Amino acid sequence: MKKEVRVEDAIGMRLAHDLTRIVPGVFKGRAFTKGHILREEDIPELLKIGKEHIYVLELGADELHEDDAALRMAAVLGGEHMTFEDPHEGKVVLKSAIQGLLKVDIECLTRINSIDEIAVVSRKNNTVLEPGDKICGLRAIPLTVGAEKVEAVEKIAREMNVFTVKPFRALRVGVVTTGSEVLKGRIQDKFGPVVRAKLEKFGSRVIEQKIVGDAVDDIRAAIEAFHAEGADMVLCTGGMSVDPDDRTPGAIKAAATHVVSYGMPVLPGSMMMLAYREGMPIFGLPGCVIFDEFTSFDMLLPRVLAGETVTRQEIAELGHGGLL
Ligand SMILES: Nc1nc2c(c(=O)[nH]1)N[C@H]1C(S)=C(S)[C@@H](COP(=O)(O)OP(=O)(O)OC[C@H]3O[C@@H](n4cnc5c(N)ncnc54)[C@H](O)[C@@H]3O)O[C@H]1N2
Ligand code: MOO
Repeated sequence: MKKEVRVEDAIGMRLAHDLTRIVPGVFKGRAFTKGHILREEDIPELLKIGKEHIYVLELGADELHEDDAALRMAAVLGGEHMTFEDPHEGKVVLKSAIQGLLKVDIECLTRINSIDEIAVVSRKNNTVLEPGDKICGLRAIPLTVGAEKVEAVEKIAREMNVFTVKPFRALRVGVVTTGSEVLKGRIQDKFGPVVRAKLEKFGSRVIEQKIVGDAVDDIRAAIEAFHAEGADMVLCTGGMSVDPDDRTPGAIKAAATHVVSYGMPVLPGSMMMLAYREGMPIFGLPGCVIFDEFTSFDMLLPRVLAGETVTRQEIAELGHGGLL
């Protein structure tokens, strides 16, 4: 039960919830903390943030305070590699404790958010998280919420992990660089440094870069040699489009046991290829990877490093939002 009391009459009473001050461009946060015992000198401050009344709460047996609702939801939605702190203004934020890939069970999340007065607000599925990055903010909408709503959240979250943070594996990666202009020394290779930096960011490394020409057999042999040497992944660079010298897709196909896709609905990076040779991922990286900061490669690399096998269906789904 909630009862309104004029602030002038509330001296000595405990605040039932955090009170927020917002000064546009300057501050948004907690001005008074739940549990604070109001003093005479608080009254002008309360009036300044627009509070002429405060609530005095008497919770029924089937009611939860917003802070307790948020904490209970965080306890079930949080999991391995995640942290959360005390509620602020009724909200709890789940954070990642590690660098990893965020997986969101979107269907479960939508089921939770279909429960009236509950809001669980997350980053997108497949987001790369650094330690301390937010996963979601969650809260009950009103100051008090029926316990059965939080129980419904708990039931869903116990059945299925709504959020998972997958750590990245440290892979040993072979690079096959194609193109007569690089082999013959007409230009300096730019792919090596770019892919090295992208891999090192996730804790993986290039074991060797083989520079081959445009001949299918040479590209194929280089991929197969890396596989035989026990590389965890091979990246082929250049020669992915439509010129007569662009032979990389054919060579990858010849070396692969399974081609997921040549071409994907992402720009830039539409000419990218993903295939597997007995479980070892092989990427064909188009020229844009050395030019654009973020391409289809940056969408798929974290997933492969997190140990996921990417399907043709998932690649087709990249078209929505794939214009980067
Ligand atoms: N008519 C069409 N043109 C293009 C298409 C297409 O479908 N039809 N696709 C475009 C897209 S999308 C991209 S991306 C590029 C893909 O290019 P490639 O992967 O085939 O790259 P190359 O032709 O081998 O080289 C392009 C460019 O990049 C330089 N390069 C290549 N490798 C290296 C390296 N290791 N270091 C430095 N520079 C490198 C190369 O010399 C060329 O200048 O094609 C579009 N065009
Ligand atoms: O493979 Mo291209 O990348 O779409 O710019």
